[in-house]
Amino acid sequence: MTQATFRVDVTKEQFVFSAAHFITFAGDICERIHGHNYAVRASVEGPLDENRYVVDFIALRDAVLEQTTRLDHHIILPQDHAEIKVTSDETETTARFRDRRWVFPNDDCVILPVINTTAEEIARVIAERVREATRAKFGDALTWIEVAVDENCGQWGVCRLPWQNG
Ligand SMILES: Nc1nc2c(c(=O)[nH]1)N=C([C@H](O)[C@H](O)COP(=O)(O)OP(=O)(O)OP(=O)(O)O)CN2
Repeated sequence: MTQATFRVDVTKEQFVFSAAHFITFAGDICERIHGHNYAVRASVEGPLDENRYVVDFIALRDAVLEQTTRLDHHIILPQDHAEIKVTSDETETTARFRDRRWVFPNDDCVILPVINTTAEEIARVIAERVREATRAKFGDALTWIEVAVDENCGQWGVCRLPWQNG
């Protein structure tokens, strides 16, 4: 007999966040700063509970929304890039790449623990944070969480994490 599997997906218009970023690629090419209206989908898989839910849509939705709201209307900067160096003083955050420099008010910045602010890396951070925020509520029976981040109308970076061992 085939074993059924169950998954919950949430993707809401409210998850769209507008943020600026720049990445490096091909070794030493550093993009100009630019923005995206990022879209987000979050999924979790696991057995059905007593409600016949994998998890409550609403709880997952609210946990994702908390993360996307933090990113909305900010510049997203990488904490761990080898060449984009990000430093902050009391008021301003400076990003440097070779002979280029960008200076922002601290409140305008979100510095993420990523090497490059790609859709894949942003998806990973959201997935880790949603997993952490919901673990007590959702329990240990889930198998994985997946977050997908769309940079530009159909260009998705996707990260799937095991629910356990996170
Ligand atoms: N796998 C990935 N590939 C690319 C990523 C990424 O995060 N993951 N990111 C980029 C750049 O950020 C690039 O700026 C993508 O933006 P986009 O607006 O789609 O780039 P275009 O040059 O196509 O812009 P148009 O406005 O559509 O002309 C690249 N790859």
